[in-house]
Amino acid sequence: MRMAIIGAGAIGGWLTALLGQHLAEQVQLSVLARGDTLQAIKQHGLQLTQAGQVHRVRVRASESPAELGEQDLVILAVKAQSLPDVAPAVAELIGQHGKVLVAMNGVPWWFFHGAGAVLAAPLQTVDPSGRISQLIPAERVIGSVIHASCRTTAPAQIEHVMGQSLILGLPDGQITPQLQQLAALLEQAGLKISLSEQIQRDIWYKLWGNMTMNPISALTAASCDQILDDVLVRDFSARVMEEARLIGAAIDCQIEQSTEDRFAVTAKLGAFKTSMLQDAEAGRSLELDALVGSVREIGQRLGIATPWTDALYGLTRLMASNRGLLA
Ligand SMILES: NC(=O)C1=CN([C@@H]2O[C@H](COP(=O)(O)OP(=O)(O)OC[C@H]3O[C@@H](n4cnc5c(N)ncnc54)[C@H](OP(=O)(O)O)[C@@H]3O)[C@@H](O)[C@H]2O)C=CC1
Ligand SMILES: CC(C)(CO)C(=O)C(=O)O
Repeated sequence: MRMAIIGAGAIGGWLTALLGQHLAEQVQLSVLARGDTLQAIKQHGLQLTQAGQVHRVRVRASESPAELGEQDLVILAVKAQSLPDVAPAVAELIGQHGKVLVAMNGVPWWFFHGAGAVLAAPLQTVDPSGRISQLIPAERVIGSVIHASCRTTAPAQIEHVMGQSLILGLPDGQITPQLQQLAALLEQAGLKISLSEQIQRDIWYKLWGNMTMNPISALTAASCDQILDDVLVRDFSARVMEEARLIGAAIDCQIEQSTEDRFAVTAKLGAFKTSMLQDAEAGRSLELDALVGSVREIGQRLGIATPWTDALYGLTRLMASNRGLLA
């Protein structure tokens, strides 16, 4: 099987290292990377530190999709704001038959595939020109939710922080034999895979947590425990989440949990720095539209007011604009 990973950052680098270590017999693995990361992979391979062990994996890498050739599966692990740039490369790599496993946070471009007229048009905050949907049709997508945390300590050097789980699901909810085979293959690489008949609901549930923690941490430089320990900030987060719960109920992504129970899940992360805070500290652009702007936009389409989410979005966007962190 031919597999290419696009984006050898925290999550893409982690997955590349796992697949390279465990599936060398079954998978012909490549990475589409650029700049310092590409040079580092070519010179030294990719380094993963996981559970106190350091693994170095050699993998074919290029910045040219043509050089890598058509793939059976592409794993897409870039930040959402990079998607307009990489979408043509995805299309080239999947050719006529390949699939794309989308290993990203936030509302994806294919989220409302098959939905009624109000929601079917591409979201401005996710796919402004509609080009991503054209280049990567929903029929070619395998959706996912990543329950893991990783970070890059230097180009092509990845540290696994916690979690090994991925939920996989097709946009139309079918559990096909191909999906089951992929799940079995990824389990051989040490991942814990579950399959979902409604991956959109799993995506919305994850978003329910990181649409507050990520921007609030980027605004305040606070870790998750500090956010939850501050009564006023915790209350603000809950109000944003209640708006997302109402929207979720309107799009068949119901959330049954209380905000307090969700906070208890996040509290287990302890003094955790979200990926958005890590990006803000490193001067990289923020994944704000896919995580927060998209929720507001869906609310607007449905006529659901989102004053608390608007405030969070406005404040974070202004901070990001002043610090040069907007894509
Ligand atoms: N980090 C985490 O723990 C978690 C992240 N996620 C989600 O996973 C997704 C990926 O996040 P993460 O791994 O943290 O992101 P990173 O920023 O660490 O990695 C993204 C990678 O994509 C590369 N990239 C961007 N554009 C291109 C391009 N045109 N060509 C080649 N490479 C490109 C970047 O390269 P360059 O450095 O050159 O820009 C970078 O190496 C996000 O949606 C995130 O929210 C989900 C769960 C946890
Ligand atoms: C760990 C978590 C859930 C924090 O919101 C996350 O997904 C991130 O850091 O992007």
